[in-house]
Parts: sequence; C-alpha cells; structure tokens
Amino acid sequence: MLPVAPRSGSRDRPPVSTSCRKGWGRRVAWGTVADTFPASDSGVQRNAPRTVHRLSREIIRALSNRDVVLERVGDEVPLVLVAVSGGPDSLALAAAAAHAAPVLGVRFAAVIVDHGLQSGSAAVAERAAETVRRFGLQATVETVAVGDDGGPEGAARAARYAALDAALRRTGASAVLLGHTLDDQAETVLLGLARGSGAGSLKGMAEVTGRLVRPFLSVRRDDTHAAVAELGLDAWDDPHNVDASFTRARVRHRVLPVLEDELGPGIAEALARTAEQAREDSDAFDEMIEEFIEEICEPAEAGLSVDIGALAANPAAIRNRIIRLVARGEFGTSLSRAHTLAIAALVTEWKGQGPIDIPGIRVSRNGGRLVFTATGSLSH
Ligand SMILES: Nc1ncnc2c1ncn2[C@@H]1O[C@H](COP(=O)(O)OP(=O)(O)OP(=O)(O)O)[C@@H](O)[C@H]1O
Repeated sequence: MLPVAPRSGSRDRPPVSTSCRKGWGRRVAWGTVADTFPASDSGVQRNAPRTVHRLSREIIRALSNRDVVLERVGDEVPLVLVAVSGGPDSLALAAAAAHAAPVLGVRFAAVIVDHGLQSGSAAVAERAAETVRRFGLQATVETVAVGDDGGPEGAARAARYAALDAALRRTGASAVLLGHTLDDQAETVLLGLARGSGAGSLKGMAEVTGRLVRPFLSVRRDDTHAAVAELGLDAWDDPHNVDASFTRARVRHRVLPVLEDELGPGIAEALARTAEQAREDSDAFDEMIEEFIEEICEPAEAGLSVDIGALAANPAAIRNRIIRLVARGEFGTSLSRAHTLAIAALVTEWKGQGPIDIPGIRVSRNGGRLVFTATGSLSH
C-alpha cells in the first residue's frame, strides 16, 4: 500500500496532481484588494439567540478545516464572504457568521446575487441586503445576466457561482460560505441516485470545494428556520422551492416525506451520513490512485500518456478511475460512464481500432502507452 498523507474534513478533489504536470493545484495569486468591502466592525451580535449561537459553532468548525486557508487582505484580517439569497438558510448563515466573527478574527461580508429572473427580484435582493446589514455585515447586491444553457435552474446557478467567484477575486476574500443544509444534502444524494450517476453521486456535496465552504451540512433545515424565527426575521420564500415542475422541489415535498413515513424520521440524516462515508472512501481511493498515476504516466505532446500494462493489470474499478482522474485533472473534463468504458476498451479489448474522440480529448494507443491529447478548447 502506498503511503497516504493524513487529511481532515471532506472536500471535493482538486485536479489530480501528477508528476506529468507539476504545478497543478497551485494556489492562484489573488488580484488587488478592491474597496468593495472595506474593513469595518464585523458586527458582533451580542446576546445572540441560542440557535444562532449553536449555528455559529458550525461556522467556526468549518473555517478551521485544514483545507480552508484564511489569508489576510493587505493589512486587514481575512475576509470571508457569505452567499445570501434572502431565504432562511442563508439568513441564518449570515447571522451565525456575524456571531462567529470575533472568535475567528475574520470579517464577513454578504453577497446577494440578483438573477433578475422574477419581477421584484431586485427588491428581494435589497431586502436581504438590508437584513444582513442589521447583523453588522457589509452587503453587496450583484446583478447577473443569466444565460439559457442547462435550463433555467442550471443557468441561474452557473451565473451565481460565476458572480461569487468574481467577488472572491475582486475582494481578496479567502472563502465564501453557502447555506446548504443536511436536508439539501439528502435531496442531492437522492437526485444523484435517481440520475444513475453512479457511486460518485452518493458523495453529495463536499463541505469544502476550493473556496466554497458549506458549514451547515450537518444542520437540519428546521434549525435554520428556528434561528430566523428567534431573530424575528421574515425570510424570503423562494417560489422555486415549492414549484412541482422542479425535480428538487418534488424530492423535498413529496419523495422525502414518503420515505420518512415509511422508513422512519431519520432518513435525511441517514442519507447525509451515507454521503459523508462515501466521500471519505472515495477521497482516500482517489488519493491512492493519484499517487499511482504519478508512477505510470509521462508527459506527452499536448497531454500525457499512461502505461497500458499497468492499466490492464488492475481491476476495472481502478482502471476506470485512473481514466476519469486523468481526464479531470489534465483536461478538466468529467467523463461520462460511456466515455470511460470506451476508453477502457482501448486497453482491454483492443483489436487495432483507431482513437476515441470525446469533447476536448483524443485518446489513442501508441506502443505500450495510452495517449491523452488535447484537441480543442480546454475547460480549465
Ligand atoms: N441569489 C443568491 N444569492 C447569493 N447566494 C445564493 C443565492 N441563491 C442561493 N445562494 C446560496 O446557495 C445556497 C444554496 O441555495 P439553493 O439550495 O437555492 O441553491 P442551489 O441552486 O441548490 O445551489 P447548488 O447548485 O450549490 O446546489 C444558499 O443557502 C446560499 O448560500
């Protein structure tokens, strides 16, 4: 067994780091600090209600994760953004963040993204901003243009994450907090299973994905609602959450209640626990395989090559994972199962057939090597 460096916390895998492409996973240099969020009193909320106090511990715990690096912004203490939609989860997140600020020695500032998709969205965003300002947080509304790729939900999400990423870069903030809860995690696991996206979907969302941090993945939605009620706030009700044309809304309001009735009230926790265990296993497995990839790959013209003998000698689970990790790490491409198997067939069932082309990558045999070559624009 290859030695594996100990890690803590769960996170999404960074690009595979192999000796073929030294420097992967290097930290990017942040741009200059804009004055969007000037240093200010982080808004210590004295005598915070009990639930808010409890939730603030989740933020302190999550930001203490070794995968989160809190960096000073010039002479200022580190800045952490809070993504606020105006709904109860993210309002509770902002309140808990304000409470946690003095303990952590960081500043928090809220970013509210206005997708402009519904009439009155600007007013909703402004109201959310006003609410979090009452906690003592700076708040900025980012108005985004939503495209039409990936359906309305997917396009709004892409625009939102792009806006959050831009805010991170502009402000020099170390991280952005998202208000996903344990209930969101349970829904994500069910949705992934229903899509048939394989064991990987069991992992659900990571607590830390690059600079995105989800401190509430162990918190029930009821608790965020309780925090908002304790604070006497009127949270925004996102109409999408009850719109039965959205799969997630149906999972939330129809599927999970049936599962709870039939299988017991602990089903959401059980799904979230499963996600945590699956992520632990998967991360450990990936880490071992990444070390193995370093031994069996070599740089090649516009890509890399992998030793076919080593691929053939290993079980399909390892072979397929190597192929997926190389595609993701080297080319930023998430391979479908069908593409993974087609590439694997070049190793196990080769009868002289030509290369396989998938978007952005050509995979071919050359002597004893499986060669991955970039063919077009890369997605990273
Ligand atoms: N308009 C918004 N502005 C800022 N942050 C937002 C906005 N909408 C959602 N968020 C952030 O994302 C979190 C999750 O929200 P929601 O569940 O609605 O998003 P989602 O589309 O499911 O996101 P994901 O793609 O990450 O699963 C919120 O708690 C909040 O932190």
